[in-house]
Amino acid sequence: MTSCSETRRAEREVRLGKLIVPANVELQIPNLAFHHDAQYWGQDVDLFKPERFSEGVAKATKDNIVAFLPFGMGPRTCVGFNFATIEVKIALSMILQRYSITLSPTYVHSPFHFLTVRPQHGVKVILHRLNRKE
Ligand code: HEM
Repeated sequence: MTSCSETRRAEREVRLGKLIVPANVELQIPNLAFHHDAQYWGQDVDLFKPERFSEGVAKATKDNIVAFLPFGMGPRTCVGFNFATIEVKIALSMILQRYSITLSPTYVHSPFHFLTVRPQHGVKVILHRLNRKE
């Protein structure tokens, strides 16, 4: 279950910083918005820069644990977190052992928001088989 925001309902009146949230009020926590907040990520926030995470999430977020919540947080955090992360790592490492990847000249850069940020026309790539002994 991937989402662009988490929902939480206040069981009782709580104070959140300067805000008083009355009981039963539902809060939408827009992780897609703060994942794109230059205050946390810098002016190049909209660039695809996976190397931001090369030294781990804590370094990328300057130890701000709520700046990056792709799987939510707290008791209702995503139950598929470990499964999804390991699955992607295994799939990518299997592909990268066999192929190198370059972007197709027909790729059109057009990120758009639909639940998550995604490439509007897909990501067309060219796979180059690596010479390796099985
Ligand atoms: C990249 C993959 C995934 C992402 C980004 C993702 C993200 C999320 C997020 C943001 C939430 C809400 C957490 C919260 O409210 O704090 C959630 C909940 C949940 N996810 Fe995922 N998810 C992923 C994959 C999976 C997979 C593979 C499974 C099942 C095998 C799964 C099962 C669930 C379930 C059952 C919940 C509800 C947990 C609850 O309400 O207690 N998710 N996920």
